[in-house]
Amino acid sequence: MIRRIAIIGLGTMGPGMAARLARGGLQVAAYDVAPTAIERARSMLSAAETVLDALGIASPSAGVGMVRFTDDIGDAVSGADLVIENVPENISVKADVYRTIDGLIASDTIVASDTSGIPITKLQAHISHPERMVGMHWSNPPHIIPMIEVIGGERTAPQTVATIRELIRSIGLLPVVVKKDVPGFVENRVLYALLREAVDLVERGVIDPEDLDTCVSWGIGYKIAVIGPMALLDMAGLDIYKSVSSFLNADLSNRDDVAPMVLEKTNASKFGIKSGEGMFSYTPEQTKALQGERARKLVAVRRILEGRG
Ligand SMILES: NC(=O)C1=CN([C@@H]2O[C@H](COP(=O)(O)OP(=O)(O)OC[C@H]3O[C@@H](n4cnc5c(N)ncnc54)[C@H](O)[C@@H]3O)[C@@H](O)[C@H]2O)C=CC1
Ligand SMILES: Cc1ncc(C(=O)O)c(C(=O)O)c1O
Repeated sequence: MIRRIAIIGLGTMGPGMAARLARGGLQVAAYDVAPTAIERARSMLSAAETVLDALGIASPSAGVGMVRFTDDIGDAVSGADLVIENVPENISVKADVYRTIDGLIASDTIVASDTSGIPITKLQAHISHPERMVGMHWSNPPHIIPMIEVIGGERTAPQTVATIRELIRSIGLLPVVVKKDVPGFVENRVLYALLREAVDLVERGVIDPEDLDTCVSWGIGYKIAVIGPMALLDMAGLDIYKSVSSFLNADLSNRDDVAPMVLEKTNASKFGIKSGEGMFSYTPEQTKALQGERARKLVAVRRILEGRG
């Protein structure tokens, strides 16, 4: 039974995850190596709590479901039934965390990684109880998106996968078990196929970035929340898919490196919202307004999709 959770890494993903788990009645200890990240996480936690209120996900009764911040990793993981590693997408940074916590956690503590797509089999080589390591891939923003992928590596015990799937289900979220430990799992394989084509179309001047977003959001995006890709094939007709894919697949981007447009921007430290410029530009005021507006719209859409509109 999982009651106490430690979250290691409080950047983009950690605070929303902590807020949502606490609303599920869990005791959460939240740690980051950077004091500034802990400070920022406090206000991100409170913003996430406001959104959870709007989603109608109530606080549990007093005394359960709390988030406690700490700047001591030993304190964070002490007594934890589950540790969720949430540090940057880099095997050596993640391996350092596993080595640090290895001697601090009980042999039956489950260690989950929120990796976007590093195979769990690679990560579990760095921990002394690999049968207790599992992928728990949340989607951004983690307090709003209900689906979480659960991935076992070659050495993960089936019971570890089952425990995490049950935990997710028990707090009202939607676990999806990925049956093979492929890079990117499922969500990011699909997303990155879309992003590769989108970046390629903008880079080749086929469309402007704003129009690309209008096309995808109001075309594919709007309907795909209601009709998933497999159901969409049946709606369009497999005969149509056969005809179009017979000439189109060969023309789609198949580049296997990072697109020059993305390299140019990242080399100039243009990372997007977090640096104020990426594909678009953002002032701090615009960022705040955008985040509020996006949360409001995602909450409204989720309520409708769940039949609670
Ligand atoms: N950003 C996104 O949309 C998503 C990211 N992920 C994955 O989640 C993980 C975390 O991603 P983000 O939150 O975006 O990263 P981030 O870069 O925003 O935050 C990472 C945090 O980890 C901290 N950190 C670094 N080394 C640490 C250590 N040794 N001990 C404790 N804290 C440490 C940093 O100070 C930072 O606050 C990555 O594996 C990423 O691929 C998963 C889903 C979505
Ligand atoms: C661009 C991008 N990359 C990775 C992820 C992830 O799920 O790991 C996301 C996301 O939205 O969650 C993403 O947008």
